[in-house]
Amino acid sequence: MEPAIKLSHVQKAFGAKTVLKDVSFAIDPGTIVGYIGPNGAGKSTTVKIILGLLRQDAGTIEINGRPLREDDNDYKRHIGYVPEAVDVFDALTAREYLTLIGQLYGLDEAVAGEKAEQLAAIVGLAPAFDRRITSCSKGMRQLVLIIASLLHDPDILFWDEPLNGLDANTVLVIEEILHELRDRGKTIFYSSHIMDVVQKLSDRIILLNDGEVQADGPFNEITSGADTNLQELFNELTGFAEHGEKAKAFVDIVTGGDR
Ligand SMILES: Nc1ncnc2c1ncn2[C@@H]1O[C@H](COP(=O)(O)OP(=O)(O)OP(=O)(O)O)[C@@H](O)[C@H]1O
Repeated sequence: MEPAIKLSHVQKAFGAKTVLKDVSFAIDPGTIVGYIGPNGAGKSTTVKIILGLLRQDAGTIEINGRPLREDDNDYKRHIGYVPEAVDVFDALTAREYLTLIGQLYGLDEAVAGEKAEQLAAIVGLAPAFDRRITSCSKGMRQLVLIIASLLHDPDILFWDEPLNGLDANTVLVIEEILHELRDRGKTIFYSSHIMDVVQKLSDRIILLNDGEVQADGPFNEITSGADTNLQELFNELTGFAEHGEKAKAFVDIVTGGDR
């Protein structure tokens, strides 16, 4: 079986700053991967390179066994993407936006609209479906983005903070949807800073630190079965132990001095 996503020795620098030093991993279809790392580690840069929004300086990327070339846009039909923040479609209603996205992916207008409406009804978005997105709550907007990423039934999903702004009930539904998609052979590659969600949701965790893969495997493997959680492991691997002192110094400045 070809890996759904394969990166081999990918490097990227912005000017003098090397952001990805030598990133390699291969992900089998039907896997949920949590891609984690400190702010600025290079997670979004990796995803943008895979999506063809940025060009790597060195290394290769394969999607479903096919090496990506600069002029190749075909593979994007197999990909669904939830960006972290999008503001461009505020003037449209959810129905208009989703129908448009469906059409861009080659669906017939009526089919796209109907599919979007059915999906929206299941996740509780029906009351907002014909409202302008600008009047939607943060969670509703996130649901619109999630539906938009799935309309064309992609094989591979890239989701950035997929549960952003969703209430606890909706989180459960989306988690189940992700598991269901995975069980049907879809590959989900997502970034999040919420470690308990990553620990719970991921079949495999890839920790990027300072442009390098520092840990890669199922939670139990990367913790070697130790009695810890992902938050603690993250703090340990990324060398961060001084949160208490930082918080105290910060609040000392806010309040004008020590207690
Ligand atoms: N277009 C750009 N030009 C210059 N530097 C950039 C550009 N895009 C990203 N960077 C830098 O590359 C580094 C990695 O950024 P990236 O957005 O990939 O990090 P990240 O791991 O996704 O972080 P976060 O968790 O904060 O979203 C950062 O230092 C960022 O400032």
